[in-house]
Amino acid sequence: EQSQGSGTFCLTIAGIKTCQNSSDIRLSRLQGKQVGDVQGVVAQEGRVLKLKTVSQKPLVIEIPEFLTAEECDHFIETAHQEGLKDSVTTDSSGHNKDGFKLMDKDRDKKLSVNEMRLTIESGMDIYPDREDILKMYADTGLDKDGDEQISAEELKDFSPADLMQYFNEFLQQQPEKHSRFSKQVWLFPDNSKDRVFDQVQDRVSRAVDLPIELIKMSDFQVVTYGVKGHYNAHYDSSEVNDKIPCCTRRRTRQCRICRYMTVLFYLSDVEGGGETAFPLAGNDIVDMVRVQDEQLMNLYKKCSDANLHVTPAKGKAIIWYNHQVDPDTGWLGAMDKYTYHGGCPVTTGTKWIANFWIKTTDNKLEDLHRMIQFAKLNNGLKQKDEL
Ligand SMILES: O=C(O)CCC(=O)C(=O)O
Ligand SMILES: [Fe+2]
Repeated sequence: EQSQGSGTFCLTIAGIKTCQNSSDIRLSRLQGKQVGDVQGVVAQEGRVLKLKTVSQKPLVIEIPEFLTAEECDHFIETAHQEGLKDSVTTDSSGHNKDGFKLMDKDRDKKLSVNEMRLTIESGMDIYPDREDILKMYADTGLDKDGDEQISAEELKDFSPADLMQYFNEFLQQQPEKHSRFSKQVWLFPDNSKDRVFDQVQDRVSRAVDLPIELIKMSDFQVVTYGVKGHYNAHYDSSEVNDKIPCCTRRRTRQCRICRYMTVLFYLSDVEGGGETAFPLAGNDIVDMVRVQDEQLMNLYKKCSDANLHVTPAKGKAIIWYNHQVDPDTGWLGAMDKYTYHGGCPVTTGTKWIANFWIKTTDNKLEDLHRMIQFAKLNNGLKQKDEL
Protein backbone atom coordinates (compact mmCIF):
# COMPACT_ATOMS: atom_id res chain seq x y z
CA GLU A 1 0.00 0.00 0.00
CA GLN A 2 2.74 2.49 0.88
CA SER A 3 5.96 3.19 -0.94
CA GLN A 4 6.84 0.37 -3.30
CA GLY A 5 10.53 -0.16 -3.73
CA SER A 6 13.17 2.52 -3.73
CA GLY A 7 12.07 4.79 -6.52
CA THR A 8 8.28 4.51 -6.41
CA PHE A 9 6.13 6.61 -4.15
CA CYS A 10 2.39 6.52 -3.65
CA LEU A 11 0.82 9.90 -2.98
CA THR A 12 -2.78 11.01 -2.64
CA ILE A 13 -4.00 13.85 -4.81
CA ALA A 14 -7.68 14.82 -4.72
CA GLY A 15 -8.45 11.63 -2.81
CA ILE A 16 -6.84 9.39 -5.41
CA LYS A 17 -3.74 7.42 -4.56
CA THR A 18 -1.25 7.40 -7.42
CA CYS A 19 2.04 5.52 -7.48
CA GLN A 20 4.82 6.99 -9.56
CA ASN A 21 8.54 6.80 -9.99
CA SER A 22 10.20 9.63 -8.10
CA SER A 23 11.66 11.05 -11.30
CA ASP A 24 8.13 11.56 -12.66
CA ILE A 25 6.84 13.32 -9.55
CA ARG A 26 6.76 17.10 -9.86
CA LEU A 27 5.48 19.92 -7.68
CA SER A 28 2.37 21.19 -9.36
CA ARG A 29 1.88 24.87 -9.95
CA LEU A 30 -1.44 26.46 -10.88
CA GLN A 31 -1.43 28.35 -14.15
CA GLY A 32 -1.81 32.08 -13.87
CA LYS A 33 -4.82 33.34 -15.79
CA GLN A 34 -5.29 36.93 -16.81
CA VAL A 35 -5.74 39.26 -13.88
CA GLY A 36 -9.41 39.16 -12.95
CA ASP A 37 -10.04 35.72 -14.45
CA VAL A 38 -11.72 33.14 -12.24
CA GLN A 39 -11.29 29.36 -12.36
CA GLY A 40 -13.42 26.92 -10.40
CA VAL A 41 -12.02 24.00 -8.38
CA VAL A 42 -14.25 21.36 -6.84
CA ALA A 43 -13.37 20.78 -3.19
CA GLN A 44 -15.20 18.55 -0.71
CA GLU A 45 -18.87 17.70 -1.08
CA GLY A 46 -19.11 19.33 -4.45
CA ARG A 47 -18.32 22.75 -3.08
CA VAL A 48 -16.78 24.91 -5.78
CA LEU A 49 -13.92 27.22 -4.85
CA LYS A 50 -13.44 30.28 -7.05
CA LEU A 51 -9.78 30.99 -7.74
CA LYS A 52 -9.26 34.52 -9.00
CA THR A 53 -5.92 35.70 -10.35
CA VAL A 54 -5.07 39.08 -8.81
CA SER A 55 -1.48 39.34 -10.03
CA GLN A 56 0.78 37.51 -12.46
CA LYS A 57 4.15 38.83 -11.27
CA PRO A 58 4.19 37.34 -8.72
CA LEU A 59 1.32 34.94 -9.32
CA VAL A 60 -1.18 35.69 -6.55
CA ILE A 61 -4.53 33.94 -6.46
CA GLU A 62 -7.42 34.98 -4.24
CA ILE A 63 -10.05 32.50 -3.04
CA PRO A 64 -13.04 34.13 -1.31
CA GLU A 65 -14.86 32.04 1.31
CA PHE A 66 -12.18 29.40 1.35
CA LEU A 67 -12.89 28.93 5.06
CA THR A 68 -16.31 29.11 6.65
CA ALA A 69 -16.88 31.61 9.46
CA GLU A 70 -17.01 28.67 11.90
CA GLU A 71 -13.62 27.42 10.73
CA CYS A 72 -12.11 30.90 11.15
CA ASP A 73 -13.53 31.15 14.67
CA HIS A 74 -12.24 27.68 15.48
CA PHE A 75 -8.66 28.68 14.60
CA ILE A 76 -8.91 31.94 16.55
CA GLU A 77 -10.21 30.05 19.56
CA THR A 78 -7.47 27.43 19.31
CA ALA A 79 -4.89 30.20 19.08
CA HIS A 80 -6.27 31.78 22.25
CA GLN A 81 -6.13 28.42 24.01
CA GLU A 82 -2.53 27.78 23.00
CA GLY A 83 -1.53 31.32 23.98
CA LEU A 84 -0.46 34.12 21.63
CA LYS A 85 2.93 35.76 22.17
CA ASP A 86 4.49 38.99 20.88
CA SER A 87 6.04 38.38 17.48
CA VAL A 88 8.78 40.88 18.29
CA THR A 89 10.65 38.57 20.62
CA THR A 90 10.78 35.71 18.18
CA ASP A 91 12.50 37.59 15.38
CA SER A 92 14.71 35.21 13.45
CA SER A 93 15.17 37.27 10.32
CA GLY A 94 18.94 37.01 10.42
CA HIS A 95 19.60 40.55 11.48
CA ASN A 96 22.99 41.42 12.75
CA LYS A 97 22.97 40.55 16.41
CA ASP A 98 26.69 41.00 17.10
CA GLY A 99 26.67 44.77 16.85
CA PHE A 100 26.17 47.18 14.03
CA LYS A 101 27.44 47.54 10.56
CA LEU A 102 27.80 51.28 10.19
CA MET A 103 25.96 52.35 7.06
CA ASP A 104 28.32 55.12 5.98
CA LYS A 105 27.01 55.01 2.45
CA ASP A 106 28.84 58.08 1.15
CA ARG A 107 32.04 57.00 2.96
CA ASP A 108 32.71 60.39 4.47
CA LYS A 109 33.62 58.74 7.80
CA LYS A 110 30.56 60.30 9.42
CA LEU A 111 27.00 59.11 9.86
CA SER A 112 24.27 61.45 8.69
CA VAL A 113 20.83 61.17 10.31
CA ASN A 114 19.71 59.06 7.37
CA GLU A 115 22.76 56.79 7.61
CA MET A 116 22.17 56.38 11.34
CA ARG A 117 18.58 55.43 10.59
CA LEU A 118 19.74 52.79 8.10
CA THR A 119 22.29 51.51 10.64
CA ILE A 120 19.53 50.98 13.20
CA GLU A 121 17.23 49.44 10.60
CA SER A 122 19.72 46.85 9.42
CA GLY A 123 21.23 46.21 12.84
CA MET A 124 18.10 45.95 14.93
CA ASP A 125 15.17 45.64 12.54
CA ILE A 126 13.76 48.81 14.07
CA TYR A 127 12.45 51.62 11.86
CA PRO A 128 12.89 54.98 13.62
CA ASP A 129 11.85 58.29 12.08
CA ARG A 130 14.26 61.17 11.61
CA GLU A 131 12.76 62.75 14.75
CA ASP A 132 13.46 59.56 16.72
CA ILE A 133 17.13 59.69 15.73
CA LEU A 134 17.40 63.37 16.70
CA LYS A 135 15.73 62.59 20.03
CA MET A 136 18.23 59.79 20.57
CA TYR A 137 21.08 62.29 20.02
CA ALA A 138 19.47 64.64 22.51
CA ASP A 139 18.79 61.89 25.08
CA THR A 140 22.24 60.34 24.89
CA GLY A 141 24.44 63.34 24.05
CA LEU A 142 25.91 61.32 21.21
CA ASP A 143 26.00 64.27 18.81
CA LYS A 144 28.34 66.37 20.96
CA ASP A 145 28.81 69.24 18.53
CA GLY A 146 25.17 69.20 17.40
CA ASP A 147 25.93 69.12 13.67
CA GLU A 148 23.62 66.10 13.06
CA GLN A 149 26.67 64.16 11.85
CA ILE A 150 28.17 61.42 14.01
CA SER A 151 31.92 61.22 13.62
CA ALA A 152 34.21 58.37 14.64
CA GLU A 153 35.34 60.62 17.47
CA GLU A 154 31.77 61.04 18.77
CA LEU A 155 31.05 57.34 18.40
CA LYS A 156 34.16 56.39 20.36
CA ASP A 157 32.61 56.70 23.82
CA PHE A 158 29.43 54.96 22.77
CA SER A 159 29.31 51.19 22.45
CA PRO A 160 26.96 49.21 20.20
CA ALA A 161 25.53 47.78 23.43
CA ASP A 162 24.54 51.32 24.52
CA LEU A 163 22.77 51.85 21.21
CA MET A 164 21.02 48.46 21.53
CA GLN A 165 19.89 49.31 25.01
CA TYR A 166 18.57 52.70 23.97
CA PHE A 167 16.55 51.26 21.12
CA ASN A 168 15.28 48.32 23.13
CA GLU A 169 13.77 50.82 25.53
CA PHE A 170 12.53 52.84 22.58
CA LEU A 171 10.74 49.72 21.36
CA GLN A 172 8.97 49.33 24.70
CA GLN A 173 7.45 52.78 24.15
CA GLN A 174 6.80 52.43 20.43
CA PRO A 175 6.49 48.73 19.54
CA GLU A 176 4.99 49.73 16.20
CA LYS A 177 8.44 50.88 15.06
CA HIS A 178 9.60 47.26 14.92
CA SER A 179 9.47 45.55 11.54
CA ARG A 180 6.73 43.36 12.93
CA PHE A 181 4.10 44.32 15.48
CA SER A 182 1.73 41.43 16.16
CA LYS A 183 1.05 38.43 18.32
CA GLN A 184 1.36 34.90 17.06
CA VAL A 185 1.26 31.24 17.91
CA TRP A 186 2.30 28.08 16.06
CA LEU A 187 -0.37 25.42 15.98
CA PHE A 188 0.29 21.73 15.52
CA PRO A 189 -3.25 20.43 15.49
CA ASP A 190 -3.68 16.69 15.76
CA ASN A 191 -5.78 15.56 12.81
CA SER A 192 -7.33 12.75 14.78
CA LYS A 193 -8.81 15.25 17.22
CA ASP A 194 -9.21 18.33 15.08
CA ARG A 195 -11.65 17.48 12.31
CA VAL A 196 -11.77 21.10 11.18
CA PHE A 197 -8.05 21.17 10.56
CA ASP A 198 -8.20 17.82 8.80
CA GLN A 199 -10.87 19.11 6.42
CA VAL A 200 -9.05 22.37 5.75
CA GLN A 201 -5.87 20.47 4.89
CA ASP A 202 -7.81 18.33 2.47
CA ARG A 203 -9.35 21.44 0.90
CA VAL A 204 -5.94 23.07 0.49
CA SER A 205 -4.60 19.91 -1.10
CA ARG A 206 -7.41 19.90 -3.66
CA ALA A 207 -7.28 23.64 -4.32
CA VAL A 208 -3.55 23.74 -5.06
CA ASP A 209 -3.34 20.22 -6.51
CA LEU A 210 -0.59 19.00 -4.18
CA PRO A 211 -0.50 15.61 -2.42
CA ILE A 212 -2.12 15.48 0.99
CA GLU A 213 1.09 13.87 2.30
CA LEU A 214 2.92 17.16 1.57
CA ILE A 215 0.12 19.34 2.94
CA LYS A 216 0.17 17.39 6.23
CA MET A 217 3.76 18.51 6.82
CA SER A 218 2.95 22.20 6.44
CA ASP A 219 3.47 24.73 9.19
CA PHE A 220 0.50 26.57 10.58
CA GLN A 221 0.70 29.85 12.42
CA VAL A 222 -2.03 32.20 13.66
CA VAL A 223 -1.19 35.90 13.84
CA THR A 224 -3.20 38.84 15.18
CA TYR A 225 -2.64 42.56 14.79
CA GLY A 226 -4.23 45.39 16.75
CA VAL A 227 -4.26 49.05 15.73
CA LYS A 228 -0.80 49.98 14.30
CA GLY A 229 -0.07 46.26 13.94
CA HIS A 230 1.80 45.50 10.73
CA TYR A 231 4.58 43.41 9.21
CA ASN A 232 7.14 45.13 7.01
CA ALA A 233 7.88 43.65 3.61
CA HIS A 234 9.88 40.42 3.57
CA TYR A 235 10.20 37.06 1.84
CA ASP A 236 8.57 33.98 3.35
CA SER A 237 11.31 31.78 1.93
CA SER A 238 14.99 32.11 1.10
CA GLU A 239 17.16 32.04 -1.98
CA VAL A 240 18.57 28.74 -3.10
CA ASN A 241 21.99 28.18 -1.54
CA ASP A 242 23.86 24.91 -2.07
CA LYS A 243 25.93 25.41 1.07
CA ILE A 244 23.06 25.69 3.55
CA PRO A 245 20.43 22.93 3.73
CA CYS A 246 16.72 23.68 4.01
CA CYS A 247 15.24 23.52 7.51
CA THR A 248 13.06 20.58 8.43
CA ARG A 249 11.36 20.02 11.76
CA ARG A 250 14.16 17.66 12.72
CA ARG A 251 17.14 19.75 11.64
CA THR A 252 18.68 21.85 14.36
CA ARG A 253 21.94 23.01 12.79
CA GLN A 254 22.22 26.05 10.55
CA CYS A 255 19.54 25.87 7.91
CA ARG A 256 17.50 28.15 5.72
CA ILE A 257 13.73 28.46 5.52
CA CYS A 258 12.32 26.81 2.40
CA ARG A 259 8.64 27.34 1.75
CA TYR A 260 7.39 26.46 -1.70
CA MET A 261 4.00 28.14 -1.23
CA THR A 262 2.25 30.49 1.11
CA VAL A 263 -1.45 30.02 1.76
CA LEU A 264 -2.60 33.00 3.81
CA PHE A 265 -6.04 32.85 5.42
CA TYR A 266 -7.85 35.92 6.67
CA LEU A 267 -9.66 34.78 9.80
CA SER A 268 -11.43 38.10 10.30
CA ASP A 269 -12.65 41.16 8.47
CA VAL A 270 -10.64 44.27 9.29
CA GLU A 271 -12.45 47.56 9.88
CA GLY A 272 -9.60 49.70 8.61
CA GLY A 273 -6.23 49.00 6.98
CA GLY A 274 -4.42 45.67 7.30
CA GLU A 275 -4.12 44.95 3.58
CA THR A 276 -1.51 42.48 2.43
CA ALA A 277 0.83 44.48 0.20
CA PHE A 278 3.25 43.47 -2.55
CA PRO A 279 5.54 46.49 -3.14
CA LEU A 280 7.21 45.09 -6.28
CA ALA A 281 4.31 43.38 -8.05
CA GLY A 282 4.36 43.94 -11.79
CA ASN A 283 7.64 45.88 -11.87
CA ASP A 284 10.05 45.27 -14.77
CA ILE A 285 12.90 44.44 -12.41
CA VAL A 286 13.38 43.71 -8.72
CA ASP A 287 15.44 46.69 -7.60
CA MET A 288 16.37 46.25 -3.94
CA VAL A 289 18.53 49.39 -3.96
CA ARG A 290 15.44 51.37 -4.81
CA VAL A 291 13.55 49.48 -2.09
CA GLN A 292 16.09 50.70 0.45
CA ASP A 293 16.33 54.25 -0.90
CA GLU A 294 12.58 54.69 -0.96
CA GLN A 295 12.02 52.66 2.23
CA LEU A 296 9.53 50.45 0.41
CA MET A 297 10.06 47.68 2.99
CA ASN A 298 8.62 50.01 5.60
CA LEU A 299 4.95 49.22 5.12
CA TYR A 300 4.15 50.93 8.38
CA LYS A 301 4.87 54.18 6.55
CA LYS A 302 4.84 53.28 2.86
CA CYS A 303 1.90 50.91 2.49
CA SER A 304 0.26 53.10 -0.15
CA ASP A 305 3.43 52.98 -2.29
CA ALA A 306 3.05 49.23 -2.81
CA ASN A 307 1.90 48.09 -6.25
CA LEU A 308 -0.63 45.50 -5.12
CA HIS A 309 -2.94 45.41 -2.09
CA VAL A 310 -5.18 42.54 -1.06
CA THR A 311 -8.03 43.50 1.26
CA PRO A 312 -8.70 41.11 4.14
CA ALA A 313 -12.10 39.43 4.33
CA LYS A 314 -13.08 36.74 6.79
CA GLY A 315 -12.60 33.31 5.21
CA LYS A 316 -10.68 34.55 2.17
CA ALA A 317 -7.42 32.84 1.24
CA ILE A 318 -4.62 34.15 -0.94
CA ILE A 319 -1.95 31.88 -2.29
CA TRP A 320 1.36 32.52 -3.97
CA TYR A 321 4.46 30.60 -4.95
CA ASN A 322 7.64 31.67 -3.21
CA HIS A 323 9.60 29.49 -5.64
CA GLN A 324 9.56 28.38 -9.23
CA VAL A 325 9.54 24.67 -10.02
CA ASP A 326 13.02 23.61 -11.09
CA PRO A 327 12.63 22.42 -14.69
CA ASP A 328 15.11 19.54 -14.25
CA THR A 329 14.23 18.15 -10.84
CA GLY A 330 10.53 19.12 -10.86
CA TRP A 331 11.06 20.23 -7.29
CA LEU A 332 11.94 23.44 -5.41
CA GLY A 333 13.51 25.93 -7.82
CA ALA A 334 14.66 29.55 -7.75
CA MET A 335 12.98 31.96 -5.38
CA ASP A 336 10.52 34.39 -6.96
CA LYS A 337 11.80 37.84 -5.92
CA TYR A 338 8.49 39.45 -6.80
CA THR A 339 6.84 37.74 -3.81
CA TYR A 340 8.23 40.47 -1.52
CA HIS A 341 5.22 41.29 0.67
CA GLY A 342 3.97 42.23 4.11
CA GLY A 343 1.00 43.43 6.14
CA CYS A 344 -0.03 47.10 6.16
CA PRO A 345 -0.87 48.74 9.49
CA VAL A 346 -4.31 48.15 10.92
CA THR A 347 -5.96 51.55 11.42
CA THR A 348 -9.23 50.39 13.04
CA GLY A 349 -10.20 47.09 14.60
CA THR A 350 -8.30 43.83 14.78
CA LYS A 351 -6.86 41.61 12.07
CA TRP A 352 -6.51 37.85 12.35
CA ILE A 353 -4.68 35.72 9.79
CA ALA A 354 -3.29 32.23 9.57
CA ASN A 355 -0.18 31.36 7.60
CA PHE A 356 -0.23 27.93 6.07
CA TRP A 357 3.25 27.37 4.70
CA ILE A 358 3.72 24.48 2.29
CA LYS A 359 7.31 23.42 2.74
CA THR A 360 9.63 21.35 0.65
CA THR A 361 13.39 21.13 0.75
CA ASP A 362 15.61 21.14 -2.31
CA ASN A 363 16.03 17.37 -1.96
CA LYS A 364 13.08 15.65 -3.62
CA LEU A 365 13.92 12.09 -2.54
CA GLU A 366 14.38 13.07 1.09
CA ASP A 367 11.09 14.96 0.99
CA LEU A 368 9.22 12.03 -0.56
CA HIS A 369 10.51 9.67 2.13
CA ARG A 370 9.61 12.16 4.84
CA MET A 371 6.12 12.64 3.39
CA ILE A 372 5.41 8.91 3.35
CA GLN A 373 6.81 8.47 6.85
CA PHE A 374 4.82 11.36 8.22
CA ALA A 375 1.58 10.14 6.66
CA LYS A 376 2.16 6.65 8.10
CA LEU A 377 2.78 8.07 11.54
CA ASN A 378 -0.32 10.24 11.31
CA ASN A 379 -2.46 7.30 10.28
CA GLY A 380 -1.01 5.22 13.08
CA LEU A 381 -1.94 7.88 15.61
CA LYS A 382 -5.42 8.14 14.19
CA GLN A 383 -6.07 4.42 14.44
CA LYS A 384 -4.69 4.23 17.97
CA ASP A 385 -6.82 7.17 19.02
CA GLU A 386 -9.96 5.60 17.67
CA LEU A 387 -9.54 2.40 19.69
O1 LIG B 1 -0.46 40.12 7.60
C1 LIG B 1 -0.31 39.98 6.39
O2 LIG B 1 -1.16 40.38 5.58
C2 LIG B 1 0.94 39.34 5.88
C3 LIG B 1 1.58 38.44 6.90
C4 LIG B 1 2.86 37.83 6.45
O3 LIG B 1 3.38 38.14 5.42
C5 LIG B 1 3.53 36.80 7.27
O4 LIG B 1 3.07 36.54 8.39
O5 LIG B 1 4.54 36.23 6.82
FE1 LIG C 1 4.97 36.78 4.91
